[in-house]
Amino acid sequence: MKSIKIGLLGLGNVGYGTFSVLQRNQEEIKRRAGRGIEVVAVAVRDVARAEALVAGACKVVNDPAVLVNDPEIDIVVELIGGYDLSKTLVLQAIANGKHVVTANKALLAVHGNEIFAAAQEKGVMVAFEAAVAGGIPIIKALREGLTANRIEWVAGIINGTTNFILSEMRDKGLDFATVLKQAQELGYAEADPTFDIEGVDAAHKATIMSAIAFGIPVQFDKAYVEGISNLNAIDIRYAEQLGYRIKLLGITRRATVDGQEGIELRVHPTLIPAKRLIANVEGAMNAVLVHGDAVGASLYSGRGAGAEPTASSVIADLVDITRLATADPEHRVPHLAFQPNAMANIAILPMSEITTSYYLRMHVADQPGVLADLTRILADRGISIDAMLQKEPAEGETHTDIIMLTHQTQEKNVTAAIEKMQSLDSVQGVVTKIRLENLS
Ligand SMILES: NC(=O)C1=CN([C@@H]2O[C@H](COP(=O)(O)OP(=O)(O)OC[C@H]3O[C@@H](n4cnc5c(N)ncnc54)[C@H](O)[C@@H]3O)[C@@H](O)[C@H]2O)C=CC1
Ligand SMILES: N[C@@H](CC=O)C(=O)O
Repeated sequence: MKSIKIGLLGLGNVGYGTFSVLQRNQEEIKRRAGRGIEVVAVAVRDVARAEALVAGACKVVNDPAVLVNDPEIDIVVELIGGYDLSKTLVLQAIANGKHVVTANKALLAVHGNEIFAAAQEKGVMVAFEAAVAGGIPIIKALREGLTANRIEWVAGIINGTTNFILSEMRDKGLDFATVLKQAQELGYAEADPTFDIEGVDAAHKATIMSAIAFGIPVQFDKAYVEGISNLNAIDIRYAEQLGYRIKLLGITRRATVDGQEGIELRVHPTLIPAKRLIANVEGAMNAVLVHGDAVGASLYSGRGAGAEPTASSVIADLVDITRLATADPEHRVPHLAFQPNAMANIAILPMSEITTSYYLRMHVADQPGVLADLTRILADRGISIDAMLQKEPAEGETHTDIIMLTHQTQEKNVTAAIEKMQSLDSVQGVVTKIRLENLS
């Protein structure tokens, strides 16, 4: 059977990783796919550099639209990134009846509903395993492996760059800027690394997982996004003393508030018990914990960023499409796991309505009655304390840190308690709040 023809848009970290692995493992891949998978052309900004990389194995062009409109190409692989050009190219490829593979989580989290609708209409596939958690087949697991379950929640370390930064800072005492530069050199970071650091990339991925887990449209605009740039080294140390690690987690969960079903969708630094497997996932590794009603908890971990781990997922999609290309569209797995006419309209909850536990750090005057005032403020709002750490004031200091871990409560209660605490004369500066998940 003649090989399936690929047009590769982008030959950067992931693009070149995909090209290399396809070449290196071509026989193994062909045995699985049933036909060869051949890159016939790549589109890049720097043609000379790409020509040196592909060494005559395929055509190199500067204009990606040429590939999207090339009748010889069966599958367009979008590895350029960004929202605008990539959206135009993907929609044009679909309109031309081509299948699409993309690693672009930003594109799908923001424009996924339109793209999947267009693909459904045209009867083509848009595959995106590489868009979430790099080399971990989490899309496959959620869409197919766990299909019997009513999924309750998904929580994951889904950004390799920030996990690498947090691990290196903690283990090697390196500063933020040095570690970020390393992550960029290793090909982990986004073109704009603020997407990594400020939690946007993780929120793109959490948005996609939320859609697949619960059968709802992608709704990135409703996600709560908080990165690691305001995380203080002292909180990482105090968390360790209390038996926790701090990770940037993407969380999406079913919840019921006042009898109404809702979905939590949030990314923020999170304390996790140090004894949990996921708390020990370090460096650019990712891990996703899924809780289904039948299976219970299952954990998926592996390399979440970098050229070849991501290429592994891109190629898995290419093999899937190659196998399914001749199947009737209704025999394929729906893009968002649920049939398009069975999608649910469950609201994403505002942060004030989410329920979790909290780490609170107060810098307070070392005087009688302060602790009583703080605990009363919490009790008045129905918040109970799970653990506490009180530090000795440093030599010559009049103030010291008190750290409290709360039991679960709604975010609005904690916000109100913090506002009251900060109005006390004995509390200096702002109260630090970090959310805590037991993940059990
Ligand atoms: N780097 C990683 O570890 C991962 C990246 N991704 C996603 O994969 C995609 C690609 O990421 P990287 O390979 O890291 O990016 P990159 O910056 O290394 O590569 C981008 C490629 O696109 C080409 N390109 C950009 N604009 C173009 C234009 N207007 N015309 C022609 N070519 C153009 C560039 O020449 C380059 O070859 C992004 O959507 C990213 O979010 C997903 C998972 C992991
Ligand atoms: N920048 C991303 C790349 C993979 O998605 C990350 O660091 O995880």
